[in-house]
Amino acid sequence: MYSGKDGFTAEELKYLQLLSKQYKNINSAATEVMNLKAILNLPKGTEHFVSDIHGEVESFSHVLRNASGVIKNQISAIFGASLRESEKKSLATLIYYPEKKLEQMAETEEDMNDWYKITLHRLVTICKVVSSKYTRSKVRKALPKEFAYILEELLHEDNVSRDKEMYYNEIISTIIDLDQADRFVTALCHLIQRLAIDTLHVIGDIYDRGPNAAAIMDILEHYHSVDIQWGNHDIAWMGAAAGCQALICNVLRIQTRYANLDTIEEDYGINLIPLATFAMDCYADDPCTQFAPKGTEGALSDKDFQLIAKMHKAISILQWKMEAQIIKRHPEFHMENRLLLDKINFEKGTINIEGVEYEMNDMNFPTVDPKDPYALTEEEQEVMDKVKSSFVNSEKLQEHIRVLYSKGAMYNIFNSNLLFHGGIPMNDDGTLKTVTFRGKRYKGKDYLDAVERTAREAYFNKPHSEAKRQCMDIMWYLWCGEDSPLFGKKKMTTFERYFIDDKTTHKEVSNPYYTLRNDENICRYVLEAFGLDPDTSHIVNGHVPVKVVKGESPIKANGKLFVIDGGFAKAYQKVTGIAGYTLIYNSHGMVLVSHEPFVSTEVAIAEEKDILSSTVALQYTQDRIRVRDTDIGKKLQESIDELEKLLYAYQNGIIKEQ
Ligand SMILES: O=P(O)(O)OC[C@H]1O[C@](O)(COP(=O)(O)O)[C@@H](O)[C@@H]1O
Ligand SMILES: [Mn+2]
Repeated sequence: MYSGKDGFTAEELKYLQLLSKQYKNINSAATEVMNLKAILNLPKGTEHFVSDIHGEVESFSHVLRNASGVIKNQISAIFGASLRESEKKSLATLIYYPEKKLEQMAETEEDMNDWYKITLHRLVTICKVVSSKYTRSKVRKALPKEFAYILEELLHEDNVSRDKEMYYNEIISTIIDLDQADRFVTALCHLIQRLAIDTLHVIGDIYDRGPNAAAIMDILEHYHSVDIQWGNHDIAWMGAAAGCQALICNVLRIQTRYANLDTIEEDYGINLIPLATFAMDCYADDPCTQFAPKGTEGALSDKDFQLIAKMHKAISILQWKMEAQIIKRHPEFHMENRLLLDKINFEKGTINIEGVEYEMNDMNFPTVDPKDPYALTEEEQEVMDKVKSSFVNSEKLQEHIRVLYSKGAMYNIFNSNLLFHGGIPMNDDGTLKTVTFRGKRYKGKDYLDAVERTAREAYFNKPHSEAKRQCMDIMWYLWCGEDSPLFGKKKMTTFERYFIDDKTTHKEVSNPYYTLRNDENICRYVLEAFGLDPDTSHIVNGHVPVKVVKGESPIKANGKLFVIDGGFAKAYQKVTGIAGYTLIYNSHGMVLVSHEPFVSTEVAIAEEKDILSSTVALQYTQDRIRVRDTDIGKKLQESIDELEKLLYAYQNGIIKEQ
């Protein structure tokens, strides 16, 4: 309680006068203090961390539904040995997929009314437990409108008196009698999913490789509480949506590489006919072998397969041409070593890269003039103009990109954890690297802040302005530049991966950060550079797949850093050996969860699978972590301090009640 011993400064008094407009008298200020203090004592909400989703909406949606095991654990904790394992599994599957599970039950269950009664009781019990972490007002806001009143009655029903029990049973019977049970069960299941996770953190790379990034963005757009740390693939899409042509080409190249044209054409309504007609014409007799789409086994007709390969090659060549324009405009990027079309020896069929001559595996370049290799042909220019116009005018794409901007950032500090996708540029000696960016020198946090402002300018600055164009060029740098915190490798060897068989040329050397971060002291230093307490904080990264098959661990630096890119992307599951990591941070501590490959939603329901292969407790506390220990708690405590001053001012005649 405020003692008033030092008196108030003029500024404090001014602030208290303002506060007294909101809390007009002693009673209202005191009530608010009591409410806030009650919140401080609630257990900390559960945070859920995911990363590198790469378009895999089904696995992602499954992980959201089962809250990485949180729901299953609640069921076990609540029902323990009073339910069979199979019943617990069924209940869990119902909560994850209520609509589909209800259909299945209707076909197999003989006494549906009895089943509804038992199930509704069980669901209400779970709902009571998961909502007990929140204030009534927060739970009220989460309730589905149509059942809000009944749900509130049921949730706050304590069953102590006989009358109440009757009342409770009556509500449930009425729901069943009125044929509302399916709707009610579904609403309860969604509510449990919703309350199981307080906040979701997405550590980047929502886009590319997998088939359904747009559906993931739809989910994120409507999720109750989410923050996103941009990945290099997200930045590429953001730059493309802003109108950066080199990034439009990159995005289209990757979509054709993984045969994900539905995202472009159907979800975003981008017209690919100009590219398709151009590619068919230009590469009519070229099998475009190096450009065969990946992961399509049996899914494409021969004709489509051929067409996509041709489009893939056409857009790749266009990409290198557009990139050359940026590289030449920006000597400060130091990316001249990525100018490769002019290093091809068209007579010998070789290429000279950094003094070494390599055999090219494909020499059909009908649009490349050896004398002026980066010039666009008339047709290429036309394709470029048309696809650019489609990108900047796609309403749905622009809507999703705005979500990335409003919910996203370069990094996030949340409850003492530092979240970012890639790395912080460092020198070999473990110090933060000073980077010259837009003419100024930055390192660490300041560098990331400057990068973030630029990423926002690229999209929001005045159309056609020079500043916007500069920033769009930088977006391309952020996608693949050496000092990009999102990429962080010496070079992106895309050209070499297509045209040179010699794998030594494919190597992409990472910034020292990616090895230095194994060292606890380095992580402590980075955390301090972001103003965090190294004793209690952690770093969470994505971006680099953890090679579990080779014995690599996602837990680094003595538990100071976690890398949770476990391979949602199917194409990377061979490398990682699992199907993704997620992290849960609840009031008991942090838990790392690894996931088995997700076959399909149908199988998940039919086999009632959770797809969690193992959980590793990272840090468990004896005492539950309360809201008071979190960032929100600190803010609430500040409000309490202010209100206590106001109370003192009222009680001591300094401010009068209104
Ligand atoms: O395996 P793909 O799809 O060909 O992509 C390889 C490219 O992706 C990158 O790894 C970047 O993507 P990530 O951010 O997912 O790692 C490049 O460094 C590399 O050249
Ligand atoms: Mn990445």
